[in-house]
Amino acid sequence: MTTETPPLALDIDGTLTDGMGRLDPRAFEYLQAWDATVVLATGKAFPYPVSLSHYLGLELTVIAENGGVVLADDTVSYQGDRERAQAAADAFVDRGGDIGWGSFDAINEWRRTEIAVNRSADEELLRSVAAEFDLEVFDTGYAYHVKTPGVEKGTGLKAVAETLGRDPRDFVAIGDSENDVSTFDVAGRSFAVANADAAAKEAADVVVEGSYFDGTAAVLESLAGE
Ligand SMILES: O=C(O)COP(=O)(O)O
Ligand SMILES: [Mg+2]
Repeated sequence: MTTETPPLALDIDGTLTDGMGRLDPRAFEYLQAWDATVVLATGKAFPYPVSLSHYLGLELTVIAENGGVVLADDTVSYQGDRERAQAAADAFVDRGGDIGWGSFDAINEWRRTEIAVNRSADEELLRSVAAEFDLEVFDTGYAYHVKTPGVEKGTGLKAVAETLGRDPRDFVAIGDSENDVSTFDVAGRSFAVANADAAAKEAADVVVEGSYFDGTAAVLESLAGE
């Protein structure tokens, strides 16, 4: 039986990349050929998934900043309190913490709804300062994200699905870390790659054997063959 190709909600870091954090070039082949919506759902600031979608030749359907920014059908929305996250980051620095991205901070330069901190930072101090500001910290394996509770990739996926007139359960989600748990909860089917953290593995319907894009490619092949 041939079923309709499902729409995808794909994490970027750890899922479309290799173990060195580089985009796996096979992502171009697989995603350019995908015959349904591809949503890039990432913790990265908005310009990263927008430019990746652009160069993949995809419609711009993007969830950035862990759900803080959602773009679908030419409509963009923002949720999350960047000013509060900035105040927490400033307090963290005042108490001796280091954001850790160097003098030009490309990670936060275009970030509108949260702040990301290098994982070399003092995690305990960061978590305690964030809690004082009623913010939470996500550890994606690539950065600590100081963010507004309740703003998540999963809420972003619900918003995207609504804009596109689809059921969020139509989507297949693939990811690797705690910031993908909410996507896994909202999507109809969810896959964690083998390099995923414990939270993502626990939340996923299936943990695949392959790591990084090897795992993602195996899922995409199995979906295409349904
Ligand atoms: O920006 C990060 O920390 C991780 O990004 P990701 O959600 O695409 O894995
Ligand atoms: Mg990831």
